[in-house]
Amino acid sequence: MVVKNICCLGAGYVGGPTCSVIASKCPEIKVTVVDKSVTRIAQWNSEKLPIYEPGLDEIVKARRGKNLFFSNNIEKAILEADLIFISVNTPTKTFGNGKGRAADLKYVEGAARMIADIAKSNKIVVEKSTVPVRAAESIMNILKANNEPGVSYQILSNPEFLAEGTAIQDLMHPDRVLIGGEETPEGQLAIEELCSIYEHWIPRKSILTTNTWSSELSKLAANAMLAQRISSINSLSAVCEATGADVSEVAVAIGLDSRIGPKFLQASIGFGGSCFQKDILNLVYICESLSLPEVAAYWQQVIDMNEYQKTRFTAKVVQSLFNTVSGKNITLLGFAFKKNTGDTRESPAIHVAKTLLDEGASLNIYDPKVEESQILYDLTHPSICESPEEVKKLVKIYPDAYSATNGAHAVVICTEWDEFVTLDYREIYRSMMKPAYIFDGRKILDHEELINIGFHVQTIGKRLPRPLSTRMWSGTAVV
Ligand SMILES: NC(=O)C1=CN([C@@H]2O[C@H](COP(=O)(O)OP(=O)(O)OC[C@H]3O[C@@H](n4cnc5c(N)ncnc54)[C@H](O)[C@@H]3O)[C@@H](O)[C@H]2O)C=CC1
Ligand SMILES: O=C(O)[C@H]1O[C@H](OP(=O)(O)OP(=O)(O)OC[C@H]2O[C@@H](n3ccc(=O)[nH]c3=O)[C@H](O)[C@@H]2O)[C@H](O)[C@@H](O)[C@@H]1O
Repeated sequence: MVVKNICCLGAGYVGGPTCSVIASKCPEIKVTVVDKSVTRIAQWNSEKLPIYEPGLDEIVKARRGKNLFFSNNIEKAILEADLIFISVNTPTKTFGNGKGRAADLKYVEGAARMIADIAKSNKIVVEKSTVPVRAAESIMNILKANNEPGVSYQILSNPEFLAEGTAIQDLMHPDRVLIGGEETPEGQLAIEELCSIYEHWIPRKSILTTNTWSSELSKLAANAMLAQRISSINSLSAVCEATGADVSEVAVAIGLDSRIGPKFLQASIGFGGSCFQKDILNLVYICESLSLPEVAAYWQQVIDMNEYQKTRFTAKVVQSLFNTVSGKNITLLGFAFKKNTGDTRESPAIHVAKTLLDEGASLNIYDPKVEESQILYDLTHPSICESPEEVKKLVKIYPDAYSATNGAHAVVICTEWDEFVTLDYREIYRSMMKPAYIFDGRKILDHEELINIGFHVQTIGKRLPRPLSTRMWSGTAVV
């Protein structure tokens, strides 16, 4: 079979960009991205796409209506497809057995049941969603138990490694593409079919093929190890603050060791995003289910360290502001979980905002890409607050950094947006209450310059001197 028709179930952060790039690189293949959500599909078909991702608009505009389609007609897309990507969400379970840790596979199962109900011809079904090891077995069981006579399936695992904010770049030039499949002749044939799609733009040597379970586990392992690096450097940031070492200098020094490497050593307010925490919790749950408590505890520590970092940073904000923020105006610059995305899922900014609101602060918030409605939705969620009305009174969203900081007691940098680096901090200082504080949770600002302006500055993993005018003696005092 030569794949001519692809269907993708799930038009989210993975399904949308991945299929747009496939459509752009394989003009002879018809790619249809479907979703249950009518709103989401309408947004994909509009001028304003549902997600912000640099480079995405151009690709979608170039291919939409030619060989790239967004649709709610799931039945038609499944019937037509030779190959189906499952790119649905796999959130952490919020109920029952494994609550708070196991992956909730109801959407994956729902997708498998849809395929089984609708398909009338053979299909290659590709797990793109991040799933627990051996999920492909469950999908196959569902498909086999419900299939039309004569219809057969091959299940492949093809985890996605893109990061938000650089998704298009990551999809165009991936470090590797991973494809896992059955070690049978039919399984190997299906792997070859999927390889031939990626080979339109990715060299064969960058396409790695493995057995299904290795592929599924490698995705969880990659996210766990990336997050582990962040927790490791964040743990060291606490040691730096206690000793006078500078975590950025430590990161450079250790990153130059080619066995360690320089990436993912940026100490921060803590990692966020929809996947690191969920995938590690999933790994922890799998280990516990496999009676491997020591392994489970090892990975759990990556999450615990992240919680510690978020709490430690916010406690520092409150402590520095004379141990009370009640009635004070605090500005959060950035609300997305990282720059170049409008995604706020598990954003550390939510943790900061919640703690400050609990302490009685009023918040001014500005983010270049997060919609006001999203910020208010996140902060009034039942898991965050008991009184949405109270939150709405205490939180104001601003259209730019200058209006957001006007009259504030303190500024907290929650996201490392480039535009925050080049703001006129003299102007901001003039408009703020005094003493004026900046808490740089992303280590992006020129701290020396800010101190010279008059700010009290706190950051992660480095002690900073007080502004000159407040020093009792020269040089060494810390805020
Ligand atoms: N967000 C990211 O950067 C990455 C996510 N992943 C994984 O990819 C998967 C998808 O993640 P996102 O795209 O972020 O999720 P998302 O929540 O943005 O999108 C999932 C979409 O699937 C739709 N859906 C659910 N069941 C469906 C069904 N039966 N038929 C049609 N549509 C259905 C939902 O309506 C939703 O629009 C997850 O397993 C995630 O762990 C992997 C790599 C990167
Ligand atoms: O499975 C997924 O969803 C994806 O998860 C991450 O991608 P993403 O969460 O989009 O973004 P990252 O760049 O990994 O950043 C995650 C969080 O860690 C933080 N981070 C990252 C790097 C660093 O050095 N320090 C640090 O604090 C970021 O600010 C952000 O809050 C992985 O990088 C992707 O490979 C993976 O496909």
